[in-house]
Amino acid sequence: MAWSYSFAAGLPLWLVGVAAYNVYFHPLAKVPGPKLAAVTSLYKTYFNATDASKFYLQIAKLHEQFGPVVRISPNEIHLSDPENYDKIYHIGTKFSKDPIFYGAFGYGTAAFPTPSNEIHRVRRAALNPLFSRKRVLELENIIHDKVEKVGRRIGQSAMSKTPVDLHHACRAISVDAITDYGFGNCYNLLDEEDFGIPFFDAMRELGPAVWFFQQWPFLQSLALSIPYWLAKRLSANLEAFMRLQMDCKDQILAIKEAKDRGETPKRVTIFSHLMDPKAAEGHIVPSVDDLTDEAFIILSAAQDTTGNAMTIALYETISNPEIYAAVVEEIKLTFPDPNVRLDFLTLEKLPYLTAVIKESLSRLSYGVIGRLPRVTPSGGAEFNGISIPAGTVVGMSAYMMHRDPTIFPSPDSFHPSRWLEPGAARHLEKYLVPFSKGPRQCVGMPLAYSELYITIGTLLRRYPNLKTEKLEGRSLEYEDYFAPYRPKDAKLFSVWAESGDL
Ligand code: HEM
Repeated sequence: MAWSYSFAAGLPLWLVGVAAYNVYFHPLAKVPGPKLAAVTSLYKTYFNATDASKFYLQIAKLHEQFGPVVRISPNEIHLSDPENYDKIYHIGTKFSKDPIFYGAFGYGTAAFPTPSNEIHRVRRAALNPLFSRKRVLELENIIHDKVEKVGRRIGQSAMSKTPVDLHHACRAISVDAITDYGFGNCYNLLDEEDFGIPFFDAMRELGPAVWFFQQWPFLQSLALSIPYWLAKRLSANLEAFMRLQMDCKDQILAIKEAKDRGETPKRVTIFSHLMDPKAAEGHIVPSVDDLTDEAFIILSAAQDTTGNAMTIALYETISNPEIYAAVVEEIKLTFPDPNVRLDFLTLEKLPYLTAVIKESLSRLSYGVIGRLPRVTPSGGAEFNGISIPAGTVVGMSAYMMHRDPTIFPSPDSFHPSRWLEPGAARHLEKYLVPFSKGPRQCVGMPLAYSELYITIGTLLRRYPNLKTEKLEGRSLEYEDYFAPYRPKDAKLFSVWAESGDL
């Protein structure tokens, strides 16, 4: 028993010792920030757990109080000065992904969470050809087919006088496009009456867990070992989430079995490609479980990011008559017939539509709203005159970049016109980072642009007089689950056409 008394007496002393070291003697001791954040990483988890995953807002407040370099955890700093972005996120960077932060998304052999840049390079090389601009142009019809379904639903809304939930419709376009693209087996959420809300609720279920997995990684192993029968009893959403994962695995198995039977797929999909040992130099065909992880990550990465950007672009345009009229006028001049397919290559040349898309990506949708933490390489680094040692985790976010009023004045307002003057646009482009930059930049960027142009162009050309209700307060807030989500009780963005408009 004596050892347990010594332990009980020693533990508080040890904790006080660690806290004192972190605050006064740690190599980051001189970096400004709240004392509590210097003492414990629970500071981050506290804000994510108690304030509906809004630590990103607390970080913004800390920058107002402490300046451009802030210590947000014993070994992590956050930067707000936009000039620092290119020092971390650039081709050839030595900064690597933080294994603790990204480990919460699972490791396996998926490209996204891989900490090492060298290993990532091989994994990414296998993915690149499937997401290239050439490939996206070849498969453009997949997106047109999805957007047509939403167009038809809006047409029906005029007859039935029922508004169409365009937020979930946009997210469903992304899911249906990527499952068609990736598996060759579309989820067809656009055919569901509610555009697949249970699917999105299940994906959201994983969100808050990620912050806990980062704080206590053993919880992740525990959660992953929960059998399906128990998940069913614990929560309907957890069950739905597990079913999603099982479905991803079934899709991968189906592709593998067809390959093993020697069948040639009608077209090469992401996963039939990844099962090919010649997919890239050094590529090792991942196991079925690892491919399932990759599938799940790609599915998660594709849906909210693109869905949010489309939602913002459509909401801000439809609720602002001047912007609406200007963009419709421009598209009409190029496509006088509203019923032809509006091709991506022509759409992306339209300056006002491009300005609307850049504005929706540059602010108000953000892509990934929170920080992208990287580990400082050997030799350390210096930011705004503050030196930090190798091994320090450092992060920046699109949220802070796109809301810097010295670059984007009135960051809460939607002003496509700021992108119209070529000189000004070139300057803004430097700070436009929804897809991040460097070797870990979004691989789905060409697909996302194609979805954005085709969806926004087609729906606005077809329906130049849609009506919507103004959204305010909580309905415009985001919760951070790596990708931003609207609060569960947010009022959704819905539109309706009037019969005279058809
Ligand atoms: C507007 C739409 C999108 C935005 C704003 C966006 C944003 C981002 C960002 C910021 C990253 C870097 C994350 C990090 O450094 O940790 C990323 C990575 C990634 N995104 Fe996207 N994304 C979008 C659409 C898509 C789509 C449609 C796909 C479809 C496949 C996709 C798949 C991925 C993947 C697989 C990665 C990991 C890439 C790697 O590590 O090599 N994203 N995305």
